[in-house]
Amino acid sequence: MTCPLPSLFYSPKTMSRKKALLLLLLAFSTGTLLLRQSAHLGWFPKSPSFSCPPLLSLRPKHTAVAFLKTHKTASTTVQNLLFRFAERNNLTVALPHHACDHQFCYPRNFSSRFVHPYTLPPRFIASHLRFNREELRRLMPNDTIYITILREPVTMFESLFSYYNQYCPAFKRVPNGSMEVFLDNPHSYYRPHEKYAMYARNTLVYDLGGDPEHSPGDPTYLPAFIHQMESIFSLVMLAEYFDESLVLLRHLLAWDLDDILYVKLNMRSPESKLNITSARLAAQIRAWNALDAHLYDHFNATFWRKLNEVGRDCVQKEVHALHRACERLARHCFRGQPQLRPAMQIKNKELRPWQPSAKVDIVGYDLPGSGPPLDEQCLKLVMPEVQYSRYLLRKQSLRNRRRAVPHRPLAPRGLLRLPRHPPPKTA
Ligand SMILES: Nc1ncnc2c1ncn2[C@@H]1O[C@H](COP(=O)(O)OS(=O)(=O)O)[C@@H](OP(=O)(O)O)[C@H]1O
Repeated sequence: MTCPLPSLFYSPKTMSRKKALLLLLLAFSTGTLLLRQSAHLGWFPKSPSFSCPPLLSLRPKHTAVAFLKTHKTASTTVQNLLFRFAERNNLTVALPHHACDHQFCYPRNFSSRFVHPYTLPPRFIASHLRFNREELRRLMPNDTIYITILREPVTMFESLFSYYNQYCPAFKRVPNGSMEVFLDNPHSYYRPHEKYAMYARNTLVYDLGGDPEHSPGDPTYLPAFIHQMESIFSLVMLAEYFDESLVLLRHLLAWDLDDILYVKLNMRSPESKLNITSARLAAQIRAWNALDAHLYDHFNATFWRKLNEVGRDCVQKEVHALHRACERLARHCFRGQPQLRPAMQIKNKELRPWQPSAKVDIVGYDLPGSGPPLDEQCLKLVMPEVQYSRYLLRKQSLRNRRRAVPHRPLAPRGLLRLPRHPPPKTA
C-alpha cells in the first residue's frame, strides 16, 4: 500500500480558499498585534518581546479577571498591577460601595450588593473580599479567570500579628504584645466569634470562604475545600515566588512582560518586623494555623507542577527579563533607585500608605522633584491601595455618569446592617 502523493498543483478553487485563509490569519495576527500595541505604556520604551513559548504574543490578551485579594500576601502589589492594566485598557473595575469602605464589606461574605453601581458591569475585581463563588459568578462575566495568592503561614502570621496588633482583640490581650506568649497558649487570648478574629487564625481559609475553626483532624474537610478551590482558581500564586507567579500569570492571560511590571507595595519597615528564628515558634505558628499550613503546602506543590509545565528554564529566563524591565522602569520613575520612605516623609500625600498603628511602619515611595510627577504611570505604580481605589472610583463614576447609567443604590437593609468592619484604611 502506498500513500497518495500530495499534488504539486492546486486547483484554482483550493488555491483561492487557502489564500483567503492565509489572508484572514494575517489580518487576525496584525489586528491582535495592533490591539496589543495600542494599550502599551506609551511613556516607556517597550520591553523586548520575549516569551517562551514564543507564540504567546499572538493570543489576544485576556481581559476579565477576578483576583481574590488575601491578607498580608503581597496582594496589594498584585492589585496595583491589575488596576493599572484595567486603566490602560479602559476596562471597568468593580469597586466597593462607599458604605463598604475600600473593601467589599470584609469580613462579611461577599455580595454583589457591595459593589458600587458606577463600577458595573465589571471586567476586573481585585479588592479585599471574603470569597463567595455564587455572588462573584453573578457579578463577573462568564469568561472571567479566577486567581489568588497565598503566603507561607509562618511569615504571614508574623505580618498579621504585627499589622493588626491594635485591631485584633486576640492580639491586643497578649501581655507586652508578645507573639511568643500568644503562641504558648493561644486559646486564652483568642475568641473565635469576636470582631476581627479572622486575622488571628487560618486567615487564608477564612478569606477563601472556608471555616477557619474546622478541626484539622477531620480527614474530609480540607481535601474537599482544596478540590473546590482548584476547580475555581486557574492560578494560585505564591508570595515567596512572586516573580515566577507573575510569569505564570502572564502566560495564563497572554499578557506582555510590560503588563506585569511592579514595585513592592505595603511593606513594613525592617524595624517593624519580628524575626522568627526559632524552629519551635515556626512549628507553633503552623500548628495554630494548621488549615492554612495544609492549604499552602498543597498549592505550593501544584505551583511547582505548573512551573514545570511551562519549563523551569523558560520561567527563569522570563524572571530575569522581568527584573531587567522593572529596574529600567524604576530608573525611569525614580531617576535611579526607588525612594522607600516612612509615610510621614513622603511629600505627596496621595502616595502615603495607610498606617495600621503607631507601632508599625508601612513604608511607601516618593517620586523625585517637588513639582508634578514625571508621568501619570509612575504615580500609579507607587500609589497605595486606598488612594488608587478612590481615584478609580472617581474616574469610573465620571465615565458612567456621562453614559447616564441609572443609579442602582445598595439595598437599604444591606447598608443598615453593615458592622463597623474592617479597620478603615484612610490615608
Ligand atoms: N512583590 C512582593 N513579593 C513578596 N512580598 C511582597 C511583595 N510586595 C509586597 N510584599 C509583602 O506583602 C505584605 C503585604 O501584603 P498585602 O499587600 O497583601 O497586605 S494587606 O492585607 O493588603 O494589608 C508585606 O509583608 P510584610 O512586610 O512582611 O508585612 C509586604 O512586604
